[in-house]
Amino acid sequence: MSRHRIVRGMDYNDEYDGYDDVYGHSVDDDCVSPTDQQWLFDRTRGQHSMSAFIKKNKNIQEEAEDDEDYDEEDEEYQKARRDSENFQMPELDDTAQAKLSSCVDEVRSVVGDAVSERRIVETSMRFDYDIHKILDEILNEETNNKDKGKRPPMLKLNTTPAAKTITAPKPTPTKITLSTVKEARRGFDIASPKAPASPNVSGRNTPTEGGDEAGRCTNVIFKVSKDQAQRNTQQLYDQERSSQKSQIHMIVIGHVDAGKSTLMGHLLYDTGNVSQRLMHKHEQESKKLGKQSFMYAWVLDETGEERARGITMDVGQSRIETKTKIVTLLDAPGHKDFIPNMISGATQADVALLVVDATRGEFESGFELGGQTREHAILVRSLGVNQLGVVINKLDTVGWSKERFLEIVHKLKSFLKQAGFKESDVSFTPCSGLTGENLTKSAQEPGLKAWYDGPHLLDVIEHFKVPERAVNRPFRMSVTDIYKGTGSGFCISGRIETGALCVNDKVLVGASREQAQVKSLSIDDLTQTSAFAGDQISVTLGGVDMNNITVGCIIYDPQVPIPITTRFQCRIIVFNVKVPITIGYPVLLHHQSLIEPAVVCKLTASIHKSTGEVVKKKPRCLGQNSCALVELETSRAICIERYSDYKELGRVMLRVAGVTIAAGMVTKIR
Ligand SMILES: Nc1nc2c(ncn2[C@@H]2O[C@H](COP(=O)(O)OP(=O)(O)OP(=O)(O)O)[C@@H](O)[C@H]2O)c(=O)[nH]1
Repeated sequence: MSRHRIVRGMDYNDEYDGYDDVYGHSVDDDCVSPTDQQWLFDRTRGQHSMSAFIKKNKNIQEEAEDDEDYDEEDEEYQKARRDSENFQMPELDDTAQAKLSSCVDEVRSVVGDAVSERRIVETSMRFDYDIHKILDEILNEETNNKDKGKRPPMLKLNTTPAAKTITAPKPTPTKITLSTVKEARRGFDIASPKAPASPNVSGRNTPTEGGDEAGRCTNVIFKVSKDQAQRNTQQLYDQERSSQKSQIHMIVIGHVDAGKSTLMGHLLYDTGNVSQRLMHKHEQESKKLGKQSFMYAWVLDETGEERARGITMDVGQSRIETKTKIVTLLDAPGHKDFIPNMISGATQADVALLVVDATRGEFESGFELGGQTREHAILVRSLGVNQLGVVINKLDTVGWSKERFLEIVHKLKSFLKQAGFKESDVSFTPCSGLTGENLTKSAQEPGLKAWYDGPHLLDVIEHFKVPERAVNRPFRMSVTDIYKGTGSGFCISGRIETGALCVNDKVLVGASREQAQVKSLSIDDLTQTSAFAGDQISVTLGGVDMNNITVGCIIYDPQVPIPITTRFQCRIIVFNVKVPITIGYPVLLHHQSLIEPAVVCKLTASIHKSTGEVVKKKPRCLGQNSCALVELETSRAICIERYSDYKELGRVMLRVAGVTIAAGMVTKIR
């Protein structure tokens, strides 16, 4: 309740500092039953102060203070409390006594218990019971205290004994303790693998209890087969994959119309992955619609809407083989409306191709005028991609100009360095996706050949380093698609982030921790018996209701379940914010393929971008380009890992109104 508040000079940022555990709750409302008179503060019963009241009711349990942030405030509060307890009312005649009581009541109705009885009485007498002067004096003093950096004691209102009279011996059914509120708000502790109450949980396979300090299930019995429990995944991986080409996922990003789909379509055609017959069909059909220039883009833009609008809307997927690699191509949409799809694709990528349009004016609008070139590059870097091939495309439109190529390289080089890419991990390749110049063969065009003898695009892809796969870690996979398969069960698809999965394995599903069984699995439509970290797979699941799985849901190893929480701390870097981030700031949290509403519920500290040192504790707001530790709270429980434990599952993006405002790494799970 806000009844007892100093309204003048109140700073709402301070007001909510450290208030996060009960954020959004009125503790007064929740904690005391209005019928339970014994527990109500009543001055007519000689309880001069709330502390006096508390003293008389020793059996009231106070909640243990668990937030170190309160120490300083606690001391101030205790001082005020002692002041009230030790205070003896002065001897006054009846008229003065009546005036004084009236003043005390009046002041209390404004400032509540934040100011000691002694101060109110002394001020009342000093100003001859003039209520306006008394209030002026007390309120000004409060404001001055605050200005001097002292937190006014009233800010403790939410944790004063009044608010803590919450575990009274005669609880009414409606009574909720502060600690209960905290429990409810906190969701699931990392140490507790207990399943949250989800409306979707059928309960059939839901485990019940257990968990060690690291949030790992210890005493929960999830029955898995002996084969699954004792499997040596690294050995299995070496056996099955050592003779095969390594796999890599490459996302193609860039501003809308930079030529990404055309480039990939042409590359697929030139590498023999698209038949001449199919290409001829695309050519004829696109010609009929007057969109012949999109014929290569149609290889990946398969839907009618994408073709009619001439833009990519969802991530198109295909694959090519180089001498040493199998490369999964993820063609991302460039339009800003489809950035969520692009993020979902980028979470699956190992490396990226950034395509820019060399046409005069086009590069500038994609790069300098709020286009997606910058945003895409920052996003993929924030999502863990560190190798980048920059394709300077449509060079045919500028007569294969070396100067234009170098101008763009120069501009991008410094930006990409700032975005966190190492110079040695970035390459620049001149191309034309439409004419096919420098895609799979060295430069043929005289205008280009005259000054360029570097690698063609396929060479660049061939030389990407294959990231190490976390094969011998517990199994984790984020669901990117769900569909009804043939036969019993249903199918999910996604990329295995860590570990391995075999047919007949038991897995747990999302925050409900329901158990399911792998009926079959396939990679690129080929049935397999096992799959490993880095593989993009389709799985038929049995033993679980299809309605209990959603896109973004994590499927994981029952022996080492993933932490489930509604609240966690992140280290974020803020990009573009029109309104500074404050406590209560609503965001859309992107975690792998999951998009979930969340709220910034605590600004723990501003930190130095490169050293990570704390610059300011509890900042009031976060502006553009700042770096900070913040706490986020989601409305529903989600599966998440700390970045230090599983970097694949410890990254998040924050978006507001279609704009990416921050990227973060999970540092603590509450
Ligand atoms: N002149 C020229 N035009 C090109 C080249 N590459 C693509 N285009 C044209 O640019 C237009 C857009 O090409 P897309 O491949 O659809 O571009 P995109 O980047 O995939 O577009 P979104 O996915 O919607 O962002 C089409 O008209 C293409 O024909 C090129 O190298 N030279």
